[in-house]
Amino acid sequence: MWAASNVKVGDCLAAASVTLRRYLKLGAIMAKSKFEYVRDFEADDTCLAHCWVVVRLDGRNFHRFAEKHHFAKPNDSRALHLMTKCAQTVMEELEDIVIAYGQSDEYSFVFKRKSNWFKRRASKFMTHVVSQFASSFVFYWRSYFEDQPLLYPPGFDGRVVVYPSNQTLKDYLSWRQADCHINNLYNTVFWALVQQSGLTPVQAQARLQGTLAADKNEILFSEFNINYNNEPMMFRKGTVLIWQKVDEVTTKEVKLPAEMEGMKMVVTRTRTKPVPLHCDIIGDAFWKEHPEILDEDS
Ligand SMILES: Nc1nc2c(ncn2[C@@H]2O[C@H](COP(=O)(O)OP(=O)(O)OP(=O)(O)O)[C@@H](O)[C@H]2O)c(=O)[nH]1
Ligand SMILES: [Mg+2]
Ligand SMILES: [Mg+2]
Repeated sequence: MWAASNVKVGDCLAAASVTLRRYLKLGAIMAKSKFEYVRDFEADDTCLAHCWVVVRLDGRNFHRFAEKHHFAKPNDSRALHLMTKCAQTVMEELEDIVIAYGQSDEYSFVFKRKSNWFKRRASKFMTHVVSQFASSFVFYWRSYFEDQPLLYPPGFDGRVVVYPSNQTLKDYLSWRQADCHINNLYNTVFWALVQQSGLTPVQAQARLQGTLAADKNEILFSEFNINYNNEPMMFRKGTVLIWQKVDEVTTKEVKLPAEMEGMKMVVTRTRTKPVPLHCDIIGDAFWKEHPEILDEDS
């Protein structure tokens, strides 16, 4: 009697263990198919630890895009404000961006040194920034170009560069702002010569060949009565976006005692938002005024 029931228990245990093994094997197959090895072909694009990660995007063939959409020359405020709106959206939607800088058809976004967003994968940083920016450009187009329909879908390229120190990051941003200054000074004189003096683009180009910054300033001043230093800061310096506390004032209907029913109250909320500045970032003053940007723990 005892022997018989022992056999039965033993049989049951053996059967259960076979079933369990079968399930485990099936689970393993489901989790790891024979095709799984193709993952090994994916390149590791982790950005080096503790470095600043910069994503720069740039409009594709915007020379043509600006012509087709009748951008003002040399600077179109609508286009520059739209670019900044898109960059603010990128900063608000994505994580860990501490500062952004934009000019012309480009914007650079700097991720925190210690960001671990998507395990620091360069492709994730770049594709999220560029796709969010491009969809925002189309989404907000009409708010900035009321009378100018968007004629075709614009595109943007992107690249990722890592900078190992605060100095190299500051030099990177200085390089982009110096580029803004050089191009804007050239374009301001070039278009004054074409639009106001009636030179052809080829003649204007020949006139400016070999001129230094001082010569260009002199042409602007003596021939067009333009003091370059009085040109709008947004054109000369580009746009810096940093996080700042902003008071948002809204009127709200709030629940009040019966005798005050229906009254509205002004509510002030403090929010941290990406705020545009048009200032020099090459000198030390900006960095001394905003030490939190380069803060080790940022
Ligand atoms: N009129 C006008 N044109 C602008 C403005 N901002 C950008 N652009 C145009 O956009 C161009 C941007 O230069 P690039 O990015 O070097 O050149 P691109 O034509 O976009 O070509 P790729 O970037 O190489 O695809 C400028 O050369 C201008 O032709 C603007 O405010 N007004
Ligand atoms: Mg471009
Ligand atoms: Mg460009």
